[in-house]
Amino acid sequence: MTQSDSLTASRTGEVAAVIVAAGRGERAGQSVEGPKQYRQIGGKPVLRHTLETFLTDPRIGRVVVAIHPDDEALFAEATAGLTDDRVIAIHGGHSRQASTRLALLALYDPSPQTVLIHDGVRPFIDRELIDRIIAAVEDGRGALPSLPVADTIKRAGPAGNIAETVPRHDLHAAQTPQGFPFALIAAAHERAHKLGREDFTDDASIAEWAKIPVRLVAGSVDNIKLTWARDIALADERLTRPSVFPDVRTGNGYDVHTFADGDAVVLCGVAIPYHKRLSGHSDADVGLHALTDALLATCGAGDIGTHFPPSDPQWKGAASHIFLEHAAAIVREAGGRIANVDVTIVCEAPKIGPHRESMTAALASMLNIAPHRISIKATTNEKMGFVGREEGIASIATASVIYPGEVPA
Ligand SMILES: Nc1ccn([C@@H]2O[C@H](COP(=O)(O)OP(=O)(O)OP(=O)(O)O)[C@@H](O)[C@H]2O)c(=O)n1
Ligand SMILES: C[C@](O)(CO)[C@H](O)COP(=O)(O)O
Repeated sequence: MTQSDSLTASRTGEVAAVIVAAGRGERAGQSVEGPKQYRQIGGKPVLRHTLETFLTDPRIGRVVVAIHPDDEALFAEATAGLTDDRVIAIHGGHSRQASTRLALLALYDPSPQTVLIHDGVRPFIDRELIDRIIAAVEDGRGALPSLPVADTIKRAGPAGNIAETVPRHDLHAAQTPQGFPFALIAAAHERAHKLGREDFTDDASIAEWAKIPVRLVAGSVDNIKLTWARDIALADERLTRPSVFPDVRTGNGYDVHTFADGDAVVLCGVAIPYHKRLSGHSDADVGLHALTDALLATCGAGDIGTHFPPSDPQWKGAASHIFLEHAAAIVREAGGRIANVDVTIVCEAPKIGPHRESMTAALASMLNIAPHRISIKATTNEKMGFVGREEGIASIATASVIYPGEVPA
């Protein structure tokens, strides 16, 4: 199949993304961490931040990342643990334009309907901007995120003097992701390449040259391109300093297990002597199960069954601290710090009060947080319902987690 044939064989409706990350970052200068797209900001490589935001969008079917051939190890390290088969890495070229063209070629056969082309070094891209661009791309028209120029603009003249002041009322600073009907921008890139035009600094310029109309869409002030060393230092500071508006998220969880014959119930990691046990696939610790769900909910990471399916024999009889510690690791991986957790046990018996302290200590150790951030409460169900009839124990839990660097709009 030729390229032009394959352009017609499109995956209707599919949105794909190209992330260009094959540059050398000369202006930002050298670092032991590698070129700027691999520098750590907020504890993660710049490119990982960028990639993760695109991968949160389920409409995006493929993400082609153009990397430099020398950066394979850096890319593997930056994407370690990111098991998303939508990501395709290819080798970029000697310019941004060349890297973009090579990435577009990787999207042929079948080609997507829409493509978003983004700089790997714009890590503060957000889902709202991606939404605006996807919504603005039409059959025959591209979309460019931009901001009106705020400074007065001067053109430099001879001898270091100003030649003139440029009217700024219709000037806009271009950002990425720039969105296009795939077939149009891919063909324009190919034509520019064949004609030896390698001087375009963004894809909207190629579109203009190819007479593809491009609509201006509101960009985002946060969506800066990390160009200079100072930009990287500021980006890191922005992600690591405590936010004036912390992104505090709350999750809740609920669980219930029935009684069976036994000699102890395990609640919040503590075995409480009793003439029954709780029955379940694992050790049936309702307190830890509810809290696991609450923590996972703070970062949209599914629920306990997503990570530990009851159908999986390896979790039979498992100690539930494994589940809670796994959820806490997911929260930490997402940059979260647990502010507090609150677990309520609903049962007629056994008495929880005498064990509250050891339960608190157990949770503090599993979550690696101070005991004063943990609350464990108990209530009866006033003899009503299944709990009142002493058929089992229920638990509800709430968790609050502070995530950095993201303030809800
Ligand atoms: N041959 C190139 C050059 C640039 N880019 C990418 O294009 C984006 C924007 O380019 P820029 O900020 O200019 O990056 P660099 O070219 O790396 O920077 P410099 O010009 O300072 O060397 C970056 O994500 C960069 O990795 C690319 O994929 N391939
Ligand atoms: C594409 C771009 O980010 C739009 O602002 C920009 O042109 C790329 O930066 P470069 O330094 O010109 O490569």
